[in-house]
Amino acid sequence: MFIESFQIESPKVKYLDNEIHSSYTYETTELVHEKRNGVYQWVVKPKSVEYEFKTDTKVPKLGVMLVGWGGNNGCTLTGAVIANREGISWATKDKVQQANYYGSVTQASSIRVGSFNGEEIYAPFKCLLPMVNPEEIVFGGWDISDMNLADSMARARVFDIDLQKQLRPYMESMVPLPGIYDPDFIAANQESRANNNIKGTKKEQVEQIIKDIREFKEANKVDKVMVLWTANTERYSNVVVGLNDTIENLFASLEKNEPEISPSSLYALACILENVPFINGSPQNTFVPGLIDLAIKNNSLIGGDDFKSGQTKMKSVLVDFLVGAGIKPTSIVSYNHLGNNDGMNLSAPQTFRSKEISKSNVVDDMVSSNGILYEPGEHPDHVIVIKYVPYVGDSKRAMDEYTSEIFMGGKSTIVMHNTCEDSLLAAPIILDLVLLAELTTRIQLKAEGEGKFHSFHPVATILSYLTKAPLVPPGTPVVNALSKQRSMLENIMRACVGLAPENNMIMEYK
Ligand SMILES: NC(=O)c1ccc[n+]([C@@H]2O[C@H](COP(=O)([O-])OP(=O)(O)OC[C@H]3O[C@@H](n4cnc5c(N)ncnc54)[C@H](O)[C@@H]3O)[C@@H](O)[C@H]2O)c1
Ligand SMILES: O=P([O-])([O-])O[C@@H]1[C@@H](O)[C@H](O)[C@@H](O)[C@H](O)[C@@H]1O
Repeated sequence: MFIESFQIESPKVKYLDNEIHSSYTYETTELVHEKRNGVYQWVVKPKSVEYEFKTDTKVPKLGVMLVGWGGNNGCTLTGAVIANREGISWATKDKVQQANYYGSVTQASSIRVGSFNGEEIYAPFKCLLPMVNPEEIVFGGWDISDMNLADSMARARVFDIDLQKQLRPYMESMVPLPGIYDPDFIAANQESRANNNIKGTKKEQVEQIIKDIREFKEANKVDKVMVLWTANTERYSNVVVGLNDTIENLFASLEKNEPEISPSSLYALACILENVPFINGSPQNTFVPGLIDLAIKNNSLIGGDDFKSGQTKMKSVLVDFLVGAGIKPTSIVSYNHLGNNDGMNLSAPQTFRSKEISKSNVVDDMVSSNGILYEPGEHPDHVIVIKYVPYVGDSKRAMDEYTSEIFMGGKSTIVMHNTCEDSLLAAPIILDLVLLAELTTRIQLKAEGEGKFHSFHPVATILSYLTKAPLVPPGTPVVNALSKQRSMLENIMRACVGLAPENNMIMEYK
């Protein structure tokens, strides 16, 4: 059964005027590897850690500035929020369609709250903690193309025509601010659209981005600004000792206008200096070591990389299922073709390589979790193919083949075909990224023995459910299995209201 809302009554949670205060016992384990009776053994010791969480329930008026605002994802998300806000419906060849947020975990998914008279009870995910209402977000941003968002929407060919007609009056006055364009980092085929660029040195460009953020915040009277990169995939930046490996070297390189500092790193630098959260929706290594260190030093939220939207999301479910079932994937081939500008940019080897990396590494944690199936260092053959076919536009055609070894020398081959507008997958994920990133900036936590409350680590691992290549603090594990990522997200939010993790044991009926 589904309920629209619920109250939590527990000694573990207090709802104060502007704060939710919870206490939570984190049950984990401590492992030691030590000699017992002359033989080294792994010893697992259950451990409890008492936590306190404080969530500021004052939801801010939020401004979201998208880098690449005029792109397919940027205009699709903006249009979708307007359509939901205005209650727009439109005629399709099948029916009259209402606006919705399908594909957004915060807006369209549910959580289990318990059982009642033998029935499982679910409620909206967003009931757990107060979050920004998407329809109150003020959108803005930058693009190296000066095309307004209504024309961008038409160019994207994502929305039905009747919807586009209704949205045009709201979007034609939305024009992106000039962006930082550097042809060395994206495909040469993007040059023709780059007519809206910030001039000057890299340092002056950073200063302009900071100025843009301040003026946007002031002009729109928003309380907070989040910045998210949904611009073109860049080639990887070379990480070089003396160039970008430390904070000092990064700033020295900026002063010297070093060409190897990418536009995405410049936007991120501006945000970190302004203490504005920055999320990278593309696969390039925006967060070079010096930038990560600066974000940590300034306690400024950064997150990424590369929205996990389609093929990779499915891969992080299927491989988790297979390996978890004791089945050994031995070959994974992920092919897709698409005809949007993203696909055109990815037709260049250097930008494709960034995507190939983020799409390939997603199975690493699942493979390394099972030493029965895989020898140390053994992994499935894994091939990524992306082709640019203009005719299909944003409608990505993905074909995946998974070959696995099964019982007694058997082989299983699973083939999947998936067609849909890539931007309709990514846009709700962008929404979740900015809403969850904003929420986490309102949460403070304190573990037993810690003197005072503090924020989460500025490298926002909590966002990993939404990204192909989760950015994690140096020295911490990368988890890609989708079910684990979603459980982590939900359970942390449950802890903030004093609810135990969902363990699916349902002992009431055992
Ligand atoms: N399903 C998905 O659509 C999906 C999934 C994962 C990742 N991504 C990534 O999201 C990004 C955007 O995808 P899209 O389909 O909207 O692409 P798009 O090409 O339609 O939009 C990118 C926009 O960024 C602009 N741009 C490029 N460089 C810029 C810069 N330095 N500053 C400001 N603007 C800049 C371009 O002019 C363009 O309007 C791509 O990097 C893509 O790889 C998309
Ligand atoms: O998210 P996902 O479907 O695995 O990967 C997608 C790729 O298949 C597609 O070619 C690319 O254009 C998108 O940006 C996205 O990265």
